Amino acid sequence: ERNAKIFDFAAYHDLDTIYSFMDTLVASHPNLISKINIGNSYENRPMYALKFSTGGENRPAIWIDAGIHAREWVTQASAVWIANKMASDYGVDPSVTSLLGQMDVYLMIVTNPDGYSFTHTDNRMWRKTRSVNPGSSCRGTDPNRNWDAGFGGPGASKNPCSDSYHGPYAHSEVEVKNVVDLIKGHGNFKSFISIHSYSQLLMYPYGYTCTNIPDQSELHAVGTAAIKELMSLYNTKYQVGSICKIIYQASGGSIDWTYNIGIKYSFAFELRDTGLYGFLLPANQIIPTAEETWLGLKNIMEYVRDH
Ligand SMILES: O=C(NO)N[C@H](Cc1ccccc1)C(=O)O
Ligand SMILES: [Zn+2]
Repeated sequence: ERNAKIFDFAAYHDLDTIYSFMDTLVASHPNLISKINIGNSYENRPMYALKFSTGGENRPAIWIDAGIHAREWVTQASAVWIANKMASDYGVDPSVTSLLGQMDVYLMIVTNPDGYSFTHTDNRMWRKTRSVNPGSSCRGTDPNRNWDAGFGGPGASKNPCSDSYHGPYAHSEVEVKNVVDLIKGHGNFKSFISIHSYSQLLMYPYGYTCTNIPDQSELHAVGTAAIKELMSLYNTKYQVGSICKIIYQASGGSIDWTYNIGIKYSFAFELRDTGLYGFLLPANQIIPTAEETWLGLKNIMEYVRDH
């Protein structure tokens, strides 16, 4: 409990510090939060998801992941703040209480632990996993090109030295496989939200093609309402659109796969900023970014709860 009081949310922390924060948070909210090891990374680091649940058996669930790309530090930092916020607001904020009374929320703060550790020890700009590519001196696969959705198509590289290398085959990366297996095993996820930085965008599928999804108008409306909430706090300007149309074609992305297996409310956030600092966003923007992102996330989760 004392640790929870002294954790500095306005700073970037290394993997061990984030993992001990998780233990402190779980210890402070034993009837709400559990820490689930969904499997280990390539370099054998545990991959932890925080499960927010008030009971039931396999309730409809919402998945939120951050840090699938290691260098996007404001996403892991925002997820830490959001975990604490959700825990503190349960039983206080009627909307959060109602949400967690009906649904489970799985929050994975560090989805690429090997990469995140590497950004602290060797290369701050590392993006990919740290798996060995046979026959190449270059390490890592882009975990956001490795999903079985348009895998290997345009918008991914077959060069292991590229930052968007798709990997030898779909779900080759254990970090991706661990999430895939949890989602498939659970079978009752209604929403899958992946948090990236930067560009200030809220996106829905597809990335692998610029063809509209069947639910395009609904997801566009949900996204538009969500960024309106997000923007209401600090007037941070966001745009809404499909990955392919709003930025570029990208194959093998996570939310394309989740949408295609039937998780309709699949979204990807791109947090602050628009390029001034980029991945090196100053720590004094962590809390404002997390606060505004929470408003957008909460709006999406309320919609999912009610539909
Ligand atoms: O990497 C980032 N932003 O950090 N986003 C881009 C675009 C993207 C986002 C979400 C899904 C698919 C594709 C990427 O190259 O993966
Ligand atoms: Zn990213």
